[in-house]
Amino acid sequence: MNIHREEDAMAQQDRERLVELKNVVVEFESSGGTFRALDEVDLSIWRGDHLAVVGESGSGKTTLGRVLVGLQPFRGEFASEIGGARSALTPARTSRQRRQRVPGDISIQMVFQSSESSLDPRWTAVAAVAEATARGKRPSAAQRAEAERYLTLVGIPPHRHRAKASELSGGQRQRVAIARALALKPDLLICDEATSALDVATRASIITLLTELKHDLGVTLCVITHDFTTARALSDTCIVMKSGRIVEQGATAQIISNPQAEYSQQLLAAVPRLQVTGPRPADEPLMSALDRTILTGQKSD
Ligand SMILES: Nc1ncnc2c1ncn2[C@@H]1O[C@H](COP(=O)(O)OP(=O)(O)OP(=O)(O)O)[C@@H](O)[C@H]1O
Repeated sequence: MNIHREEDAMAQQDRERLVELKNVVVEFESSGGTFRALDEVDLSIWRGDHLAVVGESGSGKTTLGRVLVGLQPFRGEFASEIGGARSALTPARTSRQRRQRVPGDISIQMVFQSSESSLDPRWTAVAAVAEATARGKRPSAAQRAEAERYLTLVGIPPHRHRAKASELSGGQRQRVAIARALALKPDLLICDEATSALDVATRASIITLLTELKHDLGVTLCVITHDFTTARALSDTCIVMKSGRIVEQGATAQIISNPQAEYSQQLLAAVPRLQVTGPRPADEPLMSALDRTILTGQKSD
């Protein structure tokens, strides 16, 4: 654990440590006994970080995201720091408090894999975004206008702002979910497999959008993903999780080029396209070509 840390420590000087987890444990009870989904996780996220959480299915990535956003009870320490004021985020403090924009308190938003569950299909795109800032009240004209600005920012054209969520494509719904999260001006935006349910072209366009947002808006981003392709495209730093534990962390490019933990090596070995450097063979599936484009910066033909 904690490999490639020295240069990270240098880069973190003078930045705000938004969240700090120490010894965080999540356990689930089942008929077979107690299952530990997070096992003594230590993690800091600094303002401006673009962090990826990578691991196989079941490694605890979503559970970690749910702890961060306040949806998952846990044991251990979780502190946030805003404007120099440090406060403990106990499991008892409501997720609503953390997910809303309360002055002086940290705001953490999460975009999930499927926008089906987070967007009411009967709402229009603009209502879905304005509702987030209106906190249950009727949105004001100013809140609706701001919602429209966020929708335009994420690439929803004005003529679609009044379309119902059920009338939008999967990619457009994910854009609305991202606009809704951004409208609350979060200190930290978590995207949990936000592109995995999308087709290859839409997935690439959402990755491009997130890349632009992290640069243009200076969003602190935590991307939860099972694949290094997305991690490489969206993150500078990376943690690799296995069985609820962090087995490696450091600069994403360094982990991809020189993984230290055996598990990271296995994960990367399962991605043969990482080694591909030449032009796409005619029979290579488009998905591999896209992944190669993102990983190597080469244009697909
Ligand atoms: N509410 C729950 N009750 C019991 N077990 C759970 C619960 N939530 C998660 N788990 C278990 O905890 C482990 C970690 O789950 P988690 O969803 O965090 O993994 P993940 O890495 O995000 O996987 P995936 O990529 O498939 O979503 C899994 O074995 C999962 O079955």
